[in-house]
Amino acid sequence: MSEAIAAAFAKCKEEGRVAFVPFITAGYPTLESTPDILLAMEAAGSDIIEVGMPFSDPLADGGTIQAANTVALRAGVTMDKCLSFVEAARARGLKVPVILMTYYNPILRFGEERLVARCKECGVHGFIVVDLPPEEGSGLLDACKASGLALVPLVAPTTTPARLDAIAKNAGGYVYCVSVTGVTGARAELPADLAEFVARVKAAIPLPAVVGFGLSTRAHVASVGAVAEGAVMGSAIVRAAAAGGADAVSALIKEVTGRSD
Ligand SMILES: O=P(O)(O)OC[C@@H](O)[C@@H](O)c1c[nH]c2ccccc12
Repeated sequence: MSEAIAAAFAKCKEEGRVAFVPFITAGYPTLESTPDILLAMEAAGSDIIEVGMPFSDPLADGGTIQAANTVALRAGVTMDKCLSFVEAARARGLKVPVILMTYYNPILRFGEERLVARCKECGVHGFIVVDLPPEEGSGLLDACKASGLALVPLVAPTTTPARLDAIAKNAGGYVYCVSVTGVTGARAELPADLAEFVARVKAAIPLPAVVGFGLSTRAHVASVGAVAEGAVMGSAIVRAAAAGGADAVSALIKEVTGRSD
């Protein structure tokens, strides 16, 4: 299934554009809204979608996504429900690869093997596990490898060359370059040394590089497109979803990708 991720990047390359990768917290702004939002994301021109399974202690998240986690958990999102939202969107025709983004605790509780099996049924192509360092991740990695799912690593500007090399050995799908040493959340400017950071990552890890943290505008997406294969947008999408549901998410994606019909 990680071939679907490679195919998504190949298509973008052919079309000469950066892959657009939106993020939404499952069950936000309402429990029923996620399948509609996923389908709206695809229709508006997204290439890969990150679905966040909310967690009570989201240590890498800023205020916007923290608040979305709280609302979604209060509404009753569970891992089962999160996966069933993706399954429902697939049944309604969703084609683009989906990555499940979460912290390790919900995975541990659900069970690694069981999660991987269920992800295959629901059409989830891989994972980003924010607080699972590679040293601790062999169980999930083995389960992913056996099923063809990708374990997408996160790297930051502070990641050392030795660590980049170690991460390269088991990385799958793409490498998520965290643009800042901070938490998620829309920011006015991208860091000045982004190009240098991404070049260093690409030299060490032979996968498409995707940049996230802080992007909220068309100019941000275009600047990332000059140095990397993909651009993630999370907090700005979550805010749009809160303000106007799937329609507002669709309008924002059309605006920032310049892919309006
Ligand atoms: O919200 P931002 O600044 O646009 O960043 C993307 C981000 O939301 C998404 O990829 C994400 C949500 N939660 C995370 C936790 C860690 C790393 C990444 C994430």
